[in-house]
Amino acid sequence: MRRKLAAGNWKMNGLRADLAALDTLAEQRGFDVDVLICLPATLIGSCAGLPFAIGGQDCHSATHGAHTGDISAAMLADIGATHVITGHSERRSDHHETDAMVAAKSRAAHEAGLTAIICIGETLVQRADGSTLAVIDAQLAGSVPDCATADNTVIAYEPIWAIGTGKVPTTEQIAEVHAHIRARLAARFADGADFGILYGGSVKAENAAAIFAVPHVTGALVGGASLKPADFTPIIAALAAS
Ligand SMILES: O=C(CO)COP(=O)(O)O
Repeated sequence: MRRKLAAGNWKMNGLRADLAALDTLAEQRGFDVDVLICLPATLIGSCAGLPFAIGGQDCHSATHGAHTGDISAAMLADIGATHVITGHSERRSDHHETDAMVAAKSRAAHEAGLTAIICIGETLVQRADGSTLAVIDAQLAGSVPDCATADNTVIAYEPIWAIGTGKVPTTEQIAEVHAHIRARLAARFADGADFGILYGGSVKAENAAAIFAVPHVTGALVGGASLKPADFTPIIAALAAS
């Protein structure tokens, strides 16, 4: 099993002045889990020397070229990132990213030496009509490239209806999806039993311990609660204690 991973996703938040929060987070560390902060690309280069990993939030599928405004995986690696989020639901919806595009971005991440955190998850409508596991199957099949291994890929299950809403699935619902993802990975990849599988969506200090007790949950991808050390540190501590 991979080491546990507490990953923060700052989304489109943070100016250089806000990096002081990372120094505070660093002071409070000492937990035996991996900590990763996925920052806006503008801030990644300013984070050398901090005692945790830094990641991007997206990359282009091409290595270089005429793609105004985009960033390649190699560029992220060049400024010190070790991870990149691919297929976040906000990019799937805001930028019409398809599973095939997510797979191509994840492959580009691997080729640049980055770990891809590939996001999947159902909408509330899909949850309500009983198609959650079918959606997960389609996203896993379409978004996770064949070159994925437990060393270069982490799956993040983020139910879209739980992101930024304060609504969290029951632990039974998380358990069902995580066990399903584990089984699908084990069937497809030689080291599928070893992939990290994160949960994301309204993770807070108050619910973290219950979520981390769910089988096959190896960590969290945390949005809003990763912005302040006072909110993120207890989540890291809960993961370390799980
Ligand atoms: O989208 C998320 C992380 O990628 C989750 O965001 P929140 O933790 O703010 O719900």
